[in-house]
Amino acid sequence: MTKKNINIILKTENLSIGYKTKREDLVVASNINIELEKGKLIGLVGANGIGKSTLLRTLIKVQPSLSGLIHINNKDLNQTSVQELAKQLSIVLTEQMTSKNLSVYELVALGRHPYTNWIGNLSQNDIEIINRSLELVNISSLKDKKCFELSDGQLQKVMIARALAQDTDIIVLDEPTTHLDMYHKAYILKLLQRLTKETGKTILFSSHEIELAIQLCDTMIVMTDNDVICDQPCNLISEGIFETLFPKDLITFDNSTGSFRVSK
Ligand SMILES: Nc1ncnc2c1ncn2[C@@H]1O[C@H](COP(=O)(O)OP(=O)(O)OP(=O)(O)O)[C@@H](O)[C@H]1O
Repeated sequence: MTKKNINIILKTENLSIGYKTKREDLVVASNINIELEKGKLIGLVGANGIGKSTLLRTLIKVQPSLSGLIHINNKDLNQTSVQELAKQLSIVLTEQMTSKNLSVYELVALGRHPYTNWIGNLSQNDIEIINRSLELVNISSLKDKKCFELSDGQLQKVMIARALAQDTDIIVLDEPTTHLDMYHKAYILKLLQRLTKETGKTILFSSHEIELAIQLCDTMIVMTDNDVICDQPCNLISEGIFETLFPKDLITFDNSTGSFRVSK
């Protein structure tokens, strides 16, 4: 009998992801079996075009899987309504800014949408959650600014606060460090790490910042040409997984430092 881990919040079984065309299925990755634990920071990495966004979009039910199962909180995703899912999972996409004319407070308040009535009236409880979300991300002082007045780094924090206000067990972010400088990439990932610890939420993000993810994540999902592997960064290093990520003619992975080196 297999051991059942009650801390598993998201699990896939023989998941196959990709795109259906009229003629055939374009399979991006198959046989994906991952288990994500509650309260962990999980980084999804892999080369350009390997299928990170496709996997994230499938996990958040924005696109259908080709086959296999996804369970969130032990419930089949196919049996979960969009309204139900919005209370379990929030999403931060890179290019999702609809209206930069909103103030920071108004944008974060949109996170309460799954809980408010059809006019969007905020209760005292909603207001407290919004203020707490602003505080957690250290942007209370920005709350009256318009979003078009913000830098990319500030805007990313606002989007994270909006996801926190949605008050879900899981937050999924697609490339949250895009457009940020080295300092702010580290800042945002460190912020995500702190949030998992302070809120107990599970945070899953995709990124090209493999070295930062190795240092900060509890778990990593690595997509290679042949496999999708989910494990602790130290185990992935000792199994030599990062060496298989890119062609070796240009860059190699140094196990001792956990970093990539360019061949000279
Ligand atoms: N709408 C689509 N229809 C058909 N194929 C697609 C579609 N979107 C992406 N693909 C293909 O699926 C594969 C995986 O793409 P995906 O965007 O998931 O990769 P990625 O790892 O997120 O890439 P990157 O790191 O460059 O953002 C690629 O071969 C891509 O061409």
